[in-house]
Amino acid sequence: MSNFSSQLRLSSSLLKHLKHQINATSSTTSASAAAMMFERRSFTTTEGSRPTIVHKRSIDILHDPWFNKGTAFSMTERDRLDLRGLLPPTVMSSQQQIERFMVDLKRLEVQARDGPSDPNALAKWRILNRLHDRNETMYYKVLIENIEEYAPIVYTPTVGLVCQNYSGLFRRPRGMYFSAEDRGEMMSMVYNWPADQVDMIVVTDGSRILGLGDLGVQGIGITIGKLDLYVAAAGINPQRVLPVMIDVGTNNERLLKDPLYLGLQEHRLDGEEYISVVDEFMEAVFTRWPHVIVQFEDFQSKWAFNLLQRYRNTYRMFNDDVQGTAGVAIAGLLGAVRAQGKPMIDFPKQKIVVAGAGSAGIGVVNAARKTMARMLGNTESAFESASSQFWVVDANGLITEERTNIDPQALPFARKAKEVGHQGLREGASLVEVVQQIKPDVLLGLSAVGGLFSKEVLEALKGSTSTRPAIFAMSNPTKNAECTPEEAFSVLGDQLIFASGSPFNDVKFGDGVIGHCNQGNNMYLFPGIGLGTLLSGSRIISDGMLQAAAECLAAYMKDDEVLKGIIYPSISRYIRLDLTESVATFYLVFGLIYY
Ligand SMILES: NC(=O)c1ccc[n+]([C@@H]2O[C@H](COP(=O)([O-])OP(=O)(O)OC[C@H]3O[C@@H](n4cnc5c(N)ncnc54)[C@H](O)[C@@H]3O)[C@@H](O)[C@H]2O)c1
Ligand SMILES: O=C(O)C[C@H](O)C(=O)O
Ligand SMILES: [Mg+2]
Repeated sequence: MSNFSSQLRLSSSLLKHLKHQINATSSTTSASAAAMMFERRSFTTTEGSRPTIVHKRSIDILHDPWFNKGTAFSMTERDRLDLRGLLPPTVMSSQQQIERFMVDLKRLEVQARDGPSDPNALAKWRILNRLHDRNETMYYKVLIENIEEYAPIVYTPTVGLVCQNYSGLFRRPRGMYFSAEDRGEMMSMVYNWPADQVDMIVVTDGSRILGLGDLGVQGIGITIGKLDLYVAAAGINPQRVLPVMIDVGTNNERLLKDPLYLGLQEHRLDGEEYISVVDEFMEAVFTRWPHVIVQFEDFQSKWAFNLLQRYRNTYRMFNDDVQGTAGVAIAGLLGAVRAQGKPMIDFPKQKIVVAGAGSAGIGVVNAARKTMARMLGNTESAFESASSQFWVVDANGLITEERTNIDPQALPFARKAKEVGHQGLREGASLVEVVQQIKPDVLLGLSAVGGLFSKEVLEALKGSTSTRPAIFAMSNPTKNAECTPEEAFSVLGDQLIFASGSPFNDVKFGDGVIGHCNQGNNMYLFPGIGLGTLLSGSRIISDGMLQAAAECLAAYMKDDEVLKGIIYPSISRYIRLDLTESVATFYLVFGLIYY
């Protein structure tokens, strides 16, 4: 009977079938309970309703152009055909699908102009994506062999543009979607994924994609891009990775009104309701794959910290924006100390101004303070003294204890009012004022505000007491960088140490002198953290392990490179696996000791 139930009987010739597919007003009629997978589609009224019996299940249907209806599968069809969770939650009519396709087709040129400096970036992404759909082995070979050219396409910055346009670009689904509508169903839905083993999940709720804000369900693009790097850099089996989108709505007013949007068109769930959805997702995936590692990606700050605290001692999980970014920043900060010709142990003397007090900024300050305190002996006074090396500036200026309604995450870094008074500063002082008064060694941006390090700020940094001041303009994608390397080097000269979150070209000064633009991106750590966790079998991911990974990345750079201002490896070294392997090994050996 079950064989019978999964048989496909074409209603008429293939030609007719395709013709009807186009005109179809799809309706579903449930068949008998025994033949529960029996699917009926009514075609034209003249032909009446004819049954279509599907041989296939689940993802195989979506990959079969004869039967795939994509987002037009109704909820009952999704349930009967094991498709639930394999498509974005909104059910579209075939007419809406065509409209979506046509809008996308017509706006290709406009979209490409919106984005990064490469006008063909989006077209390249489409070609690579089609290859990914057709032949995964070939896709990863092409990516690995040309990583320098295509990492910026499948990952930052182009992936940001892809997410912004995802509803139009959507062709074949990739990964799983769990929505607020799926409450109570996730434990069974998770079995719709075809792989029996999953090693790595990257999950987002789309609430803060790069520096582009709330992109709702379209944020799935970033999880796919991160997992591409897991495969390329850490050699994770592509059949064992799973990108996931948790769709709890969006607060993006444009998407709420966009008829082509693929996600839930309602405001985001909040509070306990939100947490219960994420709890259910975690329980479901860890029930089916108890050894999976879950990387949380691009959750807005309040949930990034909250969920990390909630799950970190129970599940194998980490937050890339909070913890991965912190590790990469620490490695870069230690590199900047060495570039001054000083030993790393001098790090606790660095004065660091951080613009941005979100998940990334606070993650960095937290970890950098711990690193300094450890270098100073890990006592309470070491911790106190480390705290005094940071000045944190957010959208409302310098954060001091006088701030009303201070974010609890930022509270430990609020400066004492009296102390900043002595430094010529006050609550809410502007970034320029802070840089002028403090004369920092390092100016680090995780604000998502493009151009924040204006000419005035850069001029102020000329007063730095360091022989080689450092700028980390870490916000993504390209247009959100706090400044470009050209802007920075033209004001501060060739002794500046510079890193940006998205890739930029080096700056040439003439006479062979180069201002190096390092890419300070968490991509240098997350694949190693995932691989190290997988190989070690560690039950959780501890601070000590992450610290070990950061130290490994810092030590990876040789003295002669660092003195030239090269503080991170090039992307081509990244892919040769030696970096990720050493991060993973170091993490494994020393991480377990710290742990
Ligand atoms: N390079 C990397 O590896 C990396 C990693 C993680 C995040 N990021 C980038 O960091 C940025 C921030 O991410 P997040 O999760 O912390 O975001 P977030 O929205 O949680 O935080 C942004 C912070 O910037 C502050 N801010 C806004 N305007 C400001 C201004 N004019 N001056 C100073 N501060 C200002 C906000 O008050 C907030 O504290 C994003 O662009 C993201 O792409 C980069
Ligand atoms: O995705 C990136 O390029 C880095 C980081 O995770 C970010 O959110 O910007
Ligand atoms: Mg991120």
